[in-house]
Amino acid sequence: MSALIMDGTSVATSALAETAERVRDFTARVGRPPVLATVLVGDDPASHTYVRMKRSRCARVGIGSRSVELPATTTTAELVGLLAELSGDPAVDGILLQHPVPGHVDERAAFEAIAPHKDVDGVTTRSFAAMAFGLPGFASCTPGGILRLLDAYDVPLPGRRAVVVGRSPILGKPVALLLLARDATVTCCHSKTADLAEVVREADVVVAAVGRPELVRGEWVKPGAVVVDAGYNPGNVGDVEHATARERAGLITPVPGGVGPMTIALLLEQTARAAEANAGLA
Ligand SMILES: Nc1nc(=O)c2c([nH]1)NC[C@@H]1CN(c3ccc(C(=O)N[C@@H](CCC(=O)O)C(=O)O)cc3)C=[N+]21
Repeated sequence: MSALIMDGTSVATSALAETAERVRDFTARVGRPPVLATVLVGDDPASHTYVRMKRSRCARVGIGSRSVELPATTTTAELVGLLAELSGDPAVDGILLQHPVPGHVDERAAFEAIAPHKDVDGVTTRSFAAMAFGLPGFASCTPGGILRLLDAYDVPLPGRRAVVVGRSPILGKPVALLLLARDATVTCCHSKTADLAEVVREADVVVAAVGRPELVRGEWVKPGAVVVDAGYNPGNVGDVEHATARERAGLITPVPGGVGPMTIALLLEQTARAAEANAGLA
């Protein structure tokens, strides 16, 4: 058997078309497009590439973007100051602080400086809490994008065993909570998990979100399981070993062309929603 591929590029393209329409309406009514501010600290080449992709996708749907690039020597106080300024700037609707920031910067403090109504990337404690309680708010983009993709392929979740590998605050932990909210029976694994292979073998749905190339081996995949590879590692290598996983899974996301495009689609949709709310339209 060979898995059906979950085509994130194609699902994201439809989502972007809907966002483009929203953006056209917004621009006609408000007289300016929604604006996303992207903030990048340091000179990690992969982060530059991701931010460039996000900005070019903004341009494609008619969202304006403002790019702020800060040196690797930026202090926590400087970054917090900048984010507070963007939070108070009426010309900015959404703010994305690209993760990771240099090690000496307190990333949590920086995320918390983003005003909740502009947190289109869903990284603040307020957004996390809203997501965890099932209240309206902005989802963390990769987890939200993963759920959209599962829905686009009608993956049943109630009562199914979901195993999330990874527990980061903007990926593993929120995706585990979203799956729980959809009535999956969720196990969240991490570096201290004993017998990871045995846990993954139980999964009807596996979400790999650790950032370790090919950590999840294809032979761990239960035949017919749904495999979501949310890993982003250098060279477009995911967290799943795909050659074998593809032979065993029922559905699998490719890398590239799976979760990545969905992440960006959600970011832009949430930017359009933020702009509508900030302009009093929603
Ligand atoms: N605050 C924050 N929010 C994020 O959402 C965030 C972040 N920080 N830091 C880095 C990761 C990474 N990330 C990706 C988004 C899209 C692709 C994507 O679209 N990739 C293409 C491939 C691109 C290529 O060809 O290189 C694909 O998968 O098809 C990848 C990675 C968002 N991230």
